[in-house]
Amino acid sequence: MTPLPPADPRDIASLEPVLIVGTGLIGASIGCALTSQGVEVHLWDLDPANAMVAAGRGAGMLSQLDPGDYRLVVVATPPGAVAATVAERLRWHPSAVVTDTASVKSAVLSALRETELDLSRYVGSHPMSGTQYTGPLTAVPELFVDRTWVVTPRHENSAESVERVRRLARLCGARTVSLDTREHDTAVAEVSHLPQLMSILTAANLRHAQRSHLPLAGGGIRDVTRIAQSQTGMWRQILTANRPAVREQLSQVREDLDTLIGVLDNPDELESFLAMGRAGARSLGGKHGKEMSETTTVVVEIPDQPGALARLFADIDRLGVNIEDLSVEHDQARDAGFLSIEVDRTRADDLRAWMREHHWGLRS
Ligand SMILES: NC(=O)C1=CN([C@@H]2O[C@H](COP(=O)(O)OP(=O)(O)OC[C@H]3O[C@@H](n4cnc5c(N)ncnc54)[C@H](O)[C@@H]3O)[C@@H](O)[C@H]2O)C=CC1
Ligand SMILES: O=C(O)C(=O)Cc1ccc(O)cc1
Repeated sequence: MTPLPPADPRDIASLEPVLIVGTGLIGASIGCALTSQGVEVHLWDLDPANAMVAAGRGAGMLSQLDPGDYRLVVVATPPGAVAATVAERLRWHPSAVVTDTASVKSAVLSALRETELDLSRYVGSHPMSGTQYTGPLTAVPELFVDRTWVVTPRHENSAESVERVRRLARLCGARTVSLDTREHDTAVAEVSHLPQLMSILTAANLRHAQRSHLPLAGGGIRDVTRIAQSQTGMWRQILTANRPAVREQLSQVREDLDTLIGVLDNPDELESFLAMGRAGARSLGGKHGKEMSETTTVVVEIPDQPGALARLFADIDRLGVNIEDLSVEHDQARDAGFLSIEVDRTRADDLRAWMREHHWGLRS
């Protein structure tokens, strides 16, 4: 993972001490990122064992300050508990800006509006990074580096409150994007909730497969089904909170599925459909926000021999080409693997020539 970038001392001074409420994967990862930047962090969790594990992983201290001392409270509880926890913390910590990390923002805001609390110190946010795991043992300080962190400011927030949350994201290495609450929920239905369900659909469909067919599974299905392993309880809450937007996405996919089934007998139309998939994947861009069109993939065959990968990396290193991303795929039938290396488009031909010169087999 990319290391955390150096912190701006002004960012630290303006938001500490920080209190993190809910020290699971996200809360503890934020805590670890902040403490590694030198920020004073305190931790609280409904389950004291989780707070203890998070503290043990370096996410912050278990001791609690006077409630009025905190300048930033980060609520990272499961989505269903977020609104009540934010409300409670707004009441308890009069000097703090309170933010949350919930994956759906409108439901939290509607519930908070029902409390009739002054919400000027509440600024919603959502780090667009996670894993299929849960709990503080799986926390990673670099989880948010180079990822997008959405902030959902409202007109009643002061510029300083919003900036405090942006500084939090920056200290965790993320880049911030400001979105209206409703637009955020539509966006995450498109880029997070539907993909989660497509992963689950693919994985669930394996129940129809014969057990003896499963060992044929290669890198593709493993990539597609990784997030299907996520906690069902958390996703039940996320999808329920965002059901109008998710329903719309699913209906669109239902139409596409019907079209796809219909064009299977027409190779030209089928290819046009497949091209929409390529275009969609490319529209996401590459690592560090680099447009994918700026990079290209070189696929190198790696013999299944000890040290082959190390030799390959050493050869690439000698050429001085930066690896933007990579993935390995195994060819079960041939005791070989394929390393897909994403490199700057302008260096791809040099790399291909260099690889051939050093007797590596290329697939593309
Ligand atoms: N898991 C992911 O990939 C991502 C999750 N999120 C959001 O971040 C939040 C946290 O998610 P995770 O860290 O994955 O969950 P998690 O299950 O790993 O951690 C949640 C923690 O909150 C604690 N908790 C539960 N109720 C509480 C309460 N009332 N008060 C204080 N602590 C309480 C639990 O004991 C647990 O330690 C969720 O709202 C989720 O929507 C955001 C981005 C990514
Ligand atoms: O594991 C991944 O790749 C994810 O993208 C996880 C994720 C889950 C929920 C969110 O609200 C945001 C990100």
